Amino acid sequence: MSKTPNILIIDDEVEVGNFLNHLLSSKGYDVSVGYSGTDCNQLLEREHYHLAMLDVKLPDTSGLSLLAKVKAKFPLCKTIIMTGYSTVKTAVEAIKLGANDYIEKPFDDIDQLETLIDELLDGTVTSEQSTMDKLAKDSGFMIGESQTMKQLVTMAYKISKKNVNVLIEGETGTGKEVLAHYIHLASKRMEHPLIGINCGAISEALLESELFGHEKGSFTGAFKERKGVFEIASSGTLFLDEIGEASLSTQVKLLRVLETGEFMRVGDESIRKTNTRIIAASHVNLVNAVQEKRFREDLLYRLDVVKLTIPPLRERKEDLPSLITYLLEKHHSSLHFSNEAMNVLMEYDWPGNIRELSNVIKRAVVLADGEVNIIGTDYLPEKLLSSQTHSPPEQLLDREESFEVYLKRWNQKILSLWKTEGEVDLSSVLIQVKELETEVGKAFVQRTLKSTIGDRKVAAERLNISMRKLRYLLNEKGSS
Ligand SMILES: Nc1ncnc2c1ncn2[C@@H]1O[C@H](COP(=O)(O)OP(=O)(O)OP(=O)(O)O)[C@@H](O)[C@H]1O
Repeated sequence: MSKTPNILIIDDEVEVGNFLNHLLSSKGYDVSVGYSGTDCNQLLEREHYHLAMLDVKLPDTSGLSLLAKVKAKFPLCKTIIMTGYSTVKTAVEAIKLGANDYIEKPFDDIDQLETLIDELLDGTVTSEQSTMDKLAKDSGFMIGESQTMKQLVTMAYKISKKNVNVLIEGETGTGKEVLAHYIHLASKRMEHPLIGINCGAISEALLESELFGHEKGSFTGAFKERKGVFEIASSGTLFLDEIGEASLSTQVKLLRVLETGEFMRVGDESIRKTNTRIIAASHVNLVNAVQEKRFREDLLYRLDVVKLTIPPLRERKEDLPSLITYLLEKHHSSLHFSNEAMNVLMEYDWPGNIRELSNVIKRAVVLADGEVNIIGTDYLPEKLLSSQTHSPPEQLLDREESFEVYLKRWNQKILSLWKTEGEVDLSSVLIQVKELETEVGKAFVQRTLKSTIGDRKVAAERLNISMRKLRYLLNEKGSS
């Protein structure tokens, strides 16, 4: 940049304006300071700015509306939103609206602030892109081609360095855990542990002991004292999977840690401190759970400072080809799919999302390896093919009907193999038997869920199985 960059600062706190003016002028930048929306409007008429630093909350307007004005007048102008703790959510919103970054006041790391400003003005954003790509590779997160995923990952990268909690929502198998791994690797906590806990998979008592630790003798089986993950991951990241399934009593304890950073081990009265960062995930919509009184509103407020929603695979089919290539490589295969097989993969709805895709690819690779170079439709599971055969009327078929079709076809296929006099590949038959088991389990669960209007607990009771088993049957865990 040949001309000295102009920086615009708008903040109603005079000291903030003075401080930044002093800091940035001494670095050789031209600085203009205003204290309100009116000042900002006037200054925007006078100069051409390269960087604008805008306070979120101003007496006569909001930083978000100033952001829109700055961007409309100077599309290339870089923008930083300045926020206090109570307005971090708005600052995150500003990033979604195109702000380059946000900083929290009071500024506790001036070096970092200077680096951010220098980098934005130098245009070193391209190196940021390559860092983002490298991190995605290292964490096993395939971004894909869709704009939604690109924006989601950019957002995840930007907030990874901040000390804010993150909530990741998305259907089962969409990659919430992999995204949490990505955020941890991109954060300043990467040298410290990332620990994951599934809040729905264990009993309330065990979950509390896992989270907070326990003292010797605090319950039957507590033979010695044990640290909980809030202690172990104190400098790292805690991934709380299926947070919506934590009991209301555990939610109260979690809220306390989030508000104060304090907790107590089970069976101990002494207060301990933690500095862990929480990334929570849920496949259910927590806003609905709050309305249904199953989830505390105040806890949700603390958790979703940044909310990242991963769209289901069926809504971003343009990502399928790169995901398929990635997963073939992951399963060490140099095979590829025939055009016909690709069409089937593209047509299918992927209710189990990337986990299901990964399983289908793994299965095809195992079956096709050593037999063919190009994977044809024969190596795809029946459910994908039957969903094709019946489309478009498939959309009209409800799940129960398609399950009956599936059963009939499965039966016919095995009977015809049985009647074959020639060689039979028994391993492949047995894989199909396993698949049948999965489909039968899933069909019963889905039918029951329909009658309980989605209430998993009641459905599990009616089927006489545990919640864990129910999730397993829905292919939500343990099958990848
Ligand atoms: N973007 C992605 N790139 C590569 N692999 C992915 C991606 N997303 C998901 N996967 C793979 O899909 C499987 C499921 O991912 P993950 O466990 O992160 O999903 P999830 O949303 O946390 O699921 P659940 O809600 O059931 O816990 C894993 O094997 C993971 O490696």
